[in-house]
Amino acid sequence: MSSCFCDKAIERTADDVATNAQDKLVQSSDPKHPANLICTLCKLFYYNNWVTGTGGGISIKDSKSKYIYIAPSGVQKEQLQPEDMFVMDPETDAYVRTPQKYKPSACTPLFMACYKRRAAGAVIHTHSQHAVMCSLIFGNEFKIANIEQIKAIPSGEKDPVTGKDINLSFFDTLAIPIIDNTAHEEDLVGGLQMALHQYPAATAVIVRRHGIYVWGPSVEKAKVFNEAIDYLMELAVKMYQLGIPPDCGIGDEKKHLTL
Ligand SMILES: CSC[C@@H](O)[C@@H](O)C(=O)COP(=O)(O)O
Ligand SMILES: [Zn+2]
Repeated sequence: MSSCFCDKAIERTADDVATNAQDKLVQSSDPKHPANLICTLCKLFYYNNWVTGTGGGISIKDSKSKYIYIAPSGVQKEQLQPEDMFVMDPETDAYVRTPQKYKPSACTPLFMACYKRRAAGAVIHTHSQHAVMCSLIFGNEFKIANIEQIKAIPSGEKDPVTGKDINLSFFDTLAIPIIDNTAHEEDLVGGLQMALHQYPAATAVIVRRHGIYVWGPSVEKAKVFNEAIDYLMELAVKMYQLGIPPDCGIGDEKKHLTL
């Protein structure tokens, strides 16, 4: 009898130790810790209409532990708390932290494809209406040229001396693949992987009638790319409404303007 009680106590202690270790992964006073930053960015994105009605989300790879932080599924993203986060070890694809009351985000396989195939440091998924509008207007590719804001987006080239990413120039064209939506988020993986293969320089993929996935080597860069691309998609829709193709040459806009 007493040994049974002891066994249970030992089991409980082991469980408590494991739970405490898991909880430590999401407890930090550092606002830049992935568990805190996901909450902060989701709030910010909510007020941009990018992650409303539980849609969209963010995942961040911790630069020290290399663990991947992912928000749970079907929750109001602007109300997330650090303790709501799933944590995955990308070496084993196993969760090292699983909050009891939630399921992992349906976007997880897409986030993982970006981490594995693009060495991403963070992946942002939004249900931006500008992305949806571009996917309705354009075919399998969104292109925009000669707009100052494209200079925030990497060209895919690296500086041979510093090894740093070279961004697009004002005179370049930004091209982002558009893939078709599927009934279930996880079924998007095939289309996403195809687009990653066909567009080695791309830092985003638009999903028709759904939204956009944007990634970068760090969360700071992914945030900048997402903001710049969203600005460009919004502008492209306005240009299109005026009859101006977003990828038209400098000076050619007057030929197209329908005002
Ligand atoms: C409004 S439901 C949207 C989901 O199906 C999906 O597209 C999405 O972006 C979020 O999935 P989630 O599993 O809540 O992280
Ligand atoms: Zn979505």
